[in-house]
Amino acid sequence: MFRSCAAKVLSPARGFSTTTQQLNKVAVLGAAGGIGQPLSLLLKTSPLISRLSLFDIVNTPGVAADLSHIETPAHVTGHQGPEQLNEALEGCDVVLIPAGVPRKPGMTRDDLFNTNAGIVKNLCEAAAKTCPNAVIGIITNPVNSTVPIACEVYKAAGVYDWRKIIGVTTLDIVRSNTFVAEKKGLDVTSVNVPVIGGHSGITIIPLLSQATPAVSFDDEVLEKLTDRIQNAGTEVVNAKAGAGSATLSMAYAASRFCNSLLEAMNGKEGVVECAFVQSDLTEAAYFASPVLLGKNGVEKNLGFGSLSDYEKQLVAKAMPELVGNIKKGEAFAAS
Ligand SMILES: NC(=O)C1=CN([C@@H]2O[C@H](COP(=O)(O)OP(=O)(O)OC[C@H]3O[C@@H](n4cnc5c(N)ncnc54)[C@H](O)[C@@H]3O)[C@@H](O)[C@H]2O)C=CC1
Ligand SMILES: O=C([O-])CC(=O)C(=O)O
Repeated sequence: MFRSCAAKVLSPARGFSTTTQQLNKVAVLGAAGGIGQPLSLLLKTSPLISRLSLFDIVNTPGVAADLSHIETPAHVTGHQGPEQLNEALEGCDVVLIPAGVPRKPGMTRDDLFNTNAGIVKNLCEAAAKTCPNAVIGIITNPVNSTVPIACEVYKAAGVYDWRKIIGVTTLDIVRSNTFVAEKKGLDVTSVNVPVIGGHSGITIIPLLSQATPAVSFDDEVLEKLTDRIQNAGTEVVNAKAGAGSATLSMAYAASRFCNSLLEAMNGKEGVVECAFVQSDLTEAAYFASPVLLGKNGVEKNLGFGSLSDYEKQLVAKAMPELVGNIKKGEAFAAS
């Protein structure tokens, strides 16, 4: 049928409200990469972002030009090379960092440490100087070590606020929700599985006993499902066969995290995500758990409630690796 009123047709099709007035500036550092590009695309469609600043050591002019043609309000700028890093960061409310190398088959996330630790350190030094009040979302692996590195950099710069340095573990929740919904034939949009611990192998601890809606599995299925969630990153690395690790699902997850954060920073109450933050819940100085988000990043650590015996065992098993990863990050930052 012919539609005579273009405005009525176009507005809902774009999927955002043109009357929303938000003044948030978000930067993506590593914006030309496998995660950076689709993440920047998703953020360009967010009504919560008015300025989107794209930084990388290569290719950002092209990515920024491309995204800037999309008919959404966020104003996109591209910044390339270390000399343009500070201008990318000026006035930022949120900085997302997916800069660094991804895994290839046979590698652990810790194998990325030697390359990625220095990248995260340099980028955080610049952010601590140029936008010390921004909330930083660290995606770069190994997250169990890169988040402690970022925190040490902020401490050294005298601007550390634990609420503002957040390791993005949202993909672990996204995967758990998907796998549980598939197994139980549930509507995936109604499933929520908290995931605690860290972001690598056995340090990823899905709390299937706390899933909503409540689900139960026999022991063998529970162990297999837990193992699949813990090794889901490796499943993608192997399927990509040398062409990198999860990028599209990670972009989705980081965009979900960023939108939740911006909603909370703009005053929405009751916004909860699981995230890897400085923590006193366990002997590990950093630990992922559900956190209440607010104006300053993390408003409150909500803890992880009561665990099943199986989940208690998973936490105990994870602890040496997690504590070791954290110490390695702290030692690097101090050196
Ligand atoms: N937290 C999580 O759940 C996940 C984390 N990751 C991690 O994200 C990181 C990025 O992965 P991909 O995007 O697939 O890698 P990629 O290699 O496709 O992209 C990385 C980008 O970082 C850029 N880069 C390198 N050094 C930089 C610097 N000093 N400043 C700014 N940009 C720099 C590169 O030019 C490249 O464009 C990896 O460390 C990967 O392990 C990946 C998936 C999930
Ligand atoms: O597995 C990797 O190397 C990337 C990652 O962190 C994930 O997909 O969870």
